[in-house]
Amino acid sequence: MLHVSDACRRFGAFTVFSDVGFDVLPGEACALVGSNGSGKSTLLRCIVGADRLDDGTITFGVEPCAAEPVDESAPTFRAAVASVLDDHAVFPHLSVREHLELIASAHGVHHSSSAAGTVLDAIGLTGAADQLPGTLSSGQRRRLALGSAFVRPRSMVVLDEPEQHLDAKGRRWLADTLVAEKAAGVSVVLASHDEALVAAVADQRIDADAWR
Ligand SMILES: Nc1ncnc2c1ncn2[C@@H]1O[C@H](COP(=O)(O)OP(=O)(O)OP(=O)(O)O)[C@@H](O)[C@H]1O
Repeated sequence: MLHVSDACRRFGAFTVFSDVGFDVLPGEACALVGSNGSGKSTLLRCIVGADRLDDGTITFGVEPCAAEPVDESAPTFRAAVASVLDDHAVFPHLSVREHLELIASAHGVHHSSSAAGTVLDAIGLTGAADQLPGTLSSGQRRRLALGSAFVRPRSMVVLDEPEQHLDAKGRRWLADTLVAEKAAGVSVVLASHDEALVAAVADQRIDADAWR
């Protein structure tokens, strides 16, 4: 369960958000919506521990009664939380298939090769499995980034505008996948400008334009 309480983040004199609070239970999805610059990515970065709040708390625990403050370096947190905040984190000399196998293996998936094959198929990159990241289109890079989150065990996925660069079929796949994640008990937190995706997936919608 994710618990955000009285969250506030400032950059100098500029308050990005304050007094933000919400919970996301296992199997639920929370969508952050709002204008460019309203603070969605900043809050997502705080949720995954890549940034810190100035005030307030963010706790996460697979079991609600065992929630702890977010610590991105803690093995339990890294094992439970899969995030895609951009699609830049790639090794330039590993193929698409090798990326997925490496991530699966690093997270203790026993049959990493077959797990990678299944995800390759799901993200529509089987035909590009042996390509290097630098040769992928923007939509293919986004698919690889998303596949990296879905090839490993997870209790929560945190996604920043996951719809970016996806075609219509890719967006339908994304919505179906996130609905399936919820059915499997995964908590989903996303920022999105895609109304159809939010309508299909979100149990809770938070309007970032109301933060200031
Ligand atoms: N490191 C930083 N220093 C100063 N200001 C920052 C910093 N990071 C973000 N901001 C500002 O905080 C505000 C919120 O940015 P953020 O990226 O969280 O918005 P967003 O809601 O995700 O926008 P978008 O929909 O365009 O992705 C913006 O005004 C941005 O310029």
